[in-house]
Amino acid sequence: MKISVRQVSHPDAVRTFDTETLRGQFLIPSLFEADEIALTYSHIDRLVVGGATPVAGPLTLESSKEIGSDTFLKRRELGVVNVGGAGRVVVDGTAFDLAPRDGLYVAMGSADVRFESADAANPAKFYLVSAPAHARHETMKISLEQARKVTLGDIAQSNDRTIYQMIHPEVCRSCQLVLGMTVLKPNNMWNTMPCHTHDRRSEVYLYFDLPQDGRVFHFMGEPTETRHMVIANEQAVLSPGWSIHSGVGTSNYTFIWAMAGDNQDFTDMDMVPMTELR
Ligand SMILES: O=C(O)C(=O)C[C@H](O)C(=O)CO
Ligand SMILES: [Zn+2]
Repeated sequence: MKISVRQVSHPDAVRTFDTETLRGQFLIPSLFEADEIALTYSHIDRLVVGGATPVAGPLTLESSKEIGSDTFLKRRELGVVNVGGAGRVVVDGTAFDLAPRDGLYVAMGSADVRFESADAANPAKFYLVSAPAHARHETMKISLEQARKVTLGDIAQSNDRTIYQMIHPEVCRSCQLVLGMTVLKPNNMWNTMPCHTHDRRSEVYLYFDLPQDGRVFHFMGEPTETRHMVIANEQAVLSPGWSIHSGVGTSNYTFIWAMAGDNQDFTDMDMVPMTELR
């Protein structure tokens, strides 16, 4: 297991960042490395973001100095979504089979978490997001059928999409984590425009289902100081509470959004009028 740390950036500093600095602070370029659990510990709401990609054998979630507890989930909760081939997550001896796109909420206090692939030729890719927790809510598998569905947008604005709310108070109880998947329909390229901020919560996006040479132009920054990053398939981007988070692809795509912070109210957004954007 490997873990790297990202400190927070003040919005005044971000105004001065060049492309490389911006990417170094906010882009997570590589999450799914064969036989590795690759994690990024971000100080925005202490979100830990990464991937587990078991190929030759199972992988075990270990703790580290950054986590500061003898087990990773002693004081944390974990969201998992499988964006690869079929796989299995074993939590304290209980097996959860995760088909592609299935999710799992893993309870605080779970001591032994293992990741396995059903077929090494088409390995599972477990996307992981963890936040600090203060209480135990039960481990639960969440399929897209069980998720709360919200349809938004229309083709005239190239943003016809379905939001699947998976770790959400109406679906699966958690302390801080709110997580789901947004699927854009073919010929629709825009997500989250009109855009918003929510200083009460930080967010992270994982973009996937893009062709190898497809890209998402992801917009971030204060509404009057927007910047963009060009993002490839299976890359993630951190979004502090003060930043917009929106993107347009060279084709349609899917993304997983996850949030933690002061509330779990998905609708608590400060919408940015289009006239304010710069
Ligand atoms: O398609 C969208 O719009 C989203 O998925 C928005 C994110 O879920 C979000 O930003 C929630 O705060
Ligand atoms: Zn948001």
